[in-house]
Amino acid sequence: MSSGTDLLPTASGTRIRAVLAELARPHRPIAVVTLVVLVAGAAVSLLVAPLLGEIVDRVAEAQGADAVLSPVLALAGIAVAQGLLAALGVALAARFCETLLAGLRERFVDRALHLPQARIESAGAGDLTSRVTDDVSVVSEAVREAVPELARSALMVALTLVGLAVLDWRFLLAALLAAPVQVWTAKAFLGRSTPLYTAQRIAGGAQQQHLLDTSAGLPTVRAFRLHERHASAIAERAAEVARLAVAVVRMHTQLFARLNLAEFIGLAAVLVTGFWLVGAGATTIGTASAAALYFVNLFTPINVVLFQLDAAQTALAGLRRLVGVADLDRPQEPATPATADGARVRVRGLTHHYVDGHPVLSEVDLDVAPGERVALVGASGAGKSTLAGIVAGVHAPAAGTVEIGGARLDELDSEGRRDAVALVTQEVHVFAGSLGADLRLARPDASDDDLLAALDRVGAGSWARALPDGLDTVVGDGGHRLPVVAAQQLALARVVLTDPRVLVLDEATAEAGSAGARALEESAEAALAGRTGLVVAHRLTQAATADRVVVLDDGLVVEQGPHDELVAAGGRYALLWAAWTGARSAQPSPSPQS
Ligand SMILES: Nc1ncnc2c1ncn2[C@@H]1O[C@H](COP(=O)(O)OP(=O)(O)OP(=O)(O)O)[C@@H](O)[C@H]1O
Repeated sequence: MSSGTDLLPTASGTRIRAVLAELARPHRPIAVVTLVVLVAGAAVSLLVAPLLGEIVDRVAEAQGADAVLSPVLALAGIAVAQGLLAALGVALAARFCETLLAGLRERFVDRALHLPQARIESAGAGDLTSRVTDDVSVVSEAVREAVPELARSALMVALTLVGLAVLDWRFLLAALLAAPVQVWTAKAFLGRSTPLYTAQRIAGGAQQQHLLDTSAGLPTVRAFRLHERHASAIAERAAEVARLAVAVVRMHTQLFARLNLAEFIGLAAVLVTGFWLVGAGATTIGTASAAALYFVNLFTPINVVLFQLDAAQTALAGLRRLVGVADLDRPQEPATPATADGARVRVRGLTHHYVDGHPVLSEVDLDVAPGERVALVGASGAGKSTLAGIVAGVHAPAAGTVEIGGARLDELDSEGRRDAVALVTQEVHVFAGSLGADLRLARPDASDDDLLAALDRVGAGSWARALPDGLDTVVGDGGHRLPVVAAQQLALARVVLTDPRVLVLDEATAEAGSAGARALEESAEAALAGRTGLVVAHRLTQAATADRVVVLDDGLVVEQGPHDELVAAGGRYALLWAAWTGARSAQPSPSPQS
């Protein structure tokens, strides 16, 4: 099994930019419109300060009330325009980002589905799952809120600085005196906030888990008089949660104190510059007021940038992990794919290991004639499932070849492979949706009659017709729950619809009770009819009815031949058969390997 240390890749900043640029290319028009609206919104809001300055000048020059009417009306118009443009800009930015994210998710799923199973296992399935769940939700949240706000506020800051420079370059210089304190504040905050928030989340989760454990295990706690130990463990965790909450509040207080200091320095510098310039006759009181207002207007967007940078930083970590997978190369289809002709299976020199130095299959050769039914038997861990998975193309072998109909499996394209071989294991999945849609995954153009015929063939027609809405009945998660036997029959009906030449069954009948197992054996027989079959036989009745039995032991083929011959030969298979039949007479449905 996996050690979980060989995690899936994470992307560098350059790759993230490249992948996002590629995904954004088809949506360039909406990106341009978004940028124009955001810039227009920010630019319109910049008109407020000079207009207020104008009012100040007119009042200072003691012009009448009529003189200020036009700037006041203009201010009202600007307020409306600014509100509309800001709302439209943020909505457009969110839509653009959502489109990008949807593209990224599609690409991620595509690459994840093409990852070799061994690669997923070596990373640990949790790595992929957490990327699809946690990372996607963190990035989606940022895309919905942080990114549009961040873009708008960053634009506001940039344009306001330009506005200050347009009023007088000395105002800009004065305002920039606040920058070092702001940069220092941002660095200190971003360095501390992410680890602190993470620790807070972990501590909260641990506290909740402990509370749940204690309440679920209350009888045990009482029985062993563990009250005090549990209470003190909960108190410890609660204290940790409280300590972290205080630390977060302290961090925020410090942040605001430093930001206030920066605001004080900047505003003081702009006002002093204003006094000096007005005194020197270089500017008017109105312009100096506009400069001060510009600077005050910077407070909010700078705070937004700081807070959203924090969210954006967390989202970036998620994005690295999403793009890491989305940026993987898609397995290439062979340039000139081989064509399988017939249903003969030929395995040569097959060697496989999951962990270096621990071979699971060693130099296995196997021939299965077209239409022949071969049962794979052997003790637990002998390598049966591994061999079945490799013949079905699920695992790539470390060495050796598998040919179907004279074509090497790795030289067939995906369609060729689908026509050549299918695998049904006990872990069948009923996809959420209608029964018909679930079956059409195997053959999208199948008519309802085709679907019913496939279900009839595997003995599932009667229950399928009895469903409340027949083929339209919603099955899977949240729908009509299918029992194990029905779910397996559904998988076998999909095989009938795909119609591969070779069918590999791995424990397809092992999970059902004995009556269910018999029904499934019949379904499996029906699905196997007319195909070459390789069946991992946990129930040796399946081996007894096969054309040939292949016995695996520790990754080696140690015996093969028809059931009767092997039983008569008194070798390895005869022992397994004796154990199976002996155990069956003692117990109704044992496993032969147990
Ligand atoms: N994904 C994996 N990672 C690491 N080792 C594995 C993996 N799958 C199987 N193995 C190991 O490979 C060996 C062969 O396993 P395999 O499942 O092929 O045997 P099997 O004959 O089908 O056994 P069973 O009847 O118990 O299913 C076993 O030792 C097993 O522990």
